[in-house]
Amino acid sequence: MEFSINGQEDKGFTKIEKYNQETTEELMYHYKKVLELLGEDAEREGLEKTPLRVAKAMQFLTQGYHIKPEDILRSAMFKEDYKQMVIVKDIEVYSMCEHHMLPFVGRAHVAYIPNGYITGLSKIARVVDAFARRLQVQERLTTQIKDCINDTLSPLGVAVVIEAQHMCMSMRGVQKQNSITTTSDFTGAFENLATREEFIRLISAKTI
Ligand SMILES: Nc1nc2c(ncn2[C@@H]2O[C@H](COP(=O)(O)OP(=O)(O)OP(=O)(O)O)[C@@H](O)[C@H]2O)c(=O)[nH]1
Ligand SMILES: [Zn+2]
Repeated sequence: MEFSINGQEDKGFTKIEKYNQETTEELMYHYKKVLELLGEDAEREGLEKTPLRVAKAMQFLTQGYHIKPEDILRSAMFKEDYKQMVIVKDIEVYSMCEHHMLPFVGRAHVAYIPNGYITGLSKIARVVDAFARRLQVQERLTTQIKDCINDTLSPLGVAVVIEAQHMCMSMRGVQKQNSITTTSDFTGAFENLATREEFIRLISAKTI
């Protein structure tokens, strides 16, 4: 049996729509143990529902495993002759580092040059989410987004830049509060320096 989040539809969760009850119950069992191991009274009022909340939150944050990002792009592919750069910049990224299961948060900038087909702009952001909502490293996230767009749309080129702050580097460990990690991956026409520079200039420019 499955149940929905507080009986509400959550748009970001449409691909699996409901939490799996068996998984949720198992996660709850383990998170209750985690609370106890951390020295907490898992029965006290404030924590009583915490295992359930965390079980749902973790399934939400890893829902990307149940989504096929290629299908997102294919669901809105339109024949179009436009052969210039399309850039969707400043896409919020909320992901979790696979080493510490702590968040890394930042922005993705994605560009492609169509070759017969364009895709819905929102689908680019959805692809970013589908890969971000997994346990990740920033480098793999960057490359997966690029590969997905490249393999699905067969464009003339794809470029992805991600800038992010890793909580595992600020809240703990080396405790650097202001360091930003930038990763990038390019293919096709973006291997040309002038094209790549145009992309970098456009994502750096203040717009609107
Ligand atoms: N390359 C890469 N490293 C990451 C990412 N997220 C976290 N890390 C790093 O993963 C590394 C794991 O290193 P370990 O030495 O095994 O773990 P640790 O002892 O917790 O390391 P510290 O964070 O230095 O305390 C750390 O250097 C993290 O900064 C990421 O997206 N990409
Ligand atoms: Zn980490």
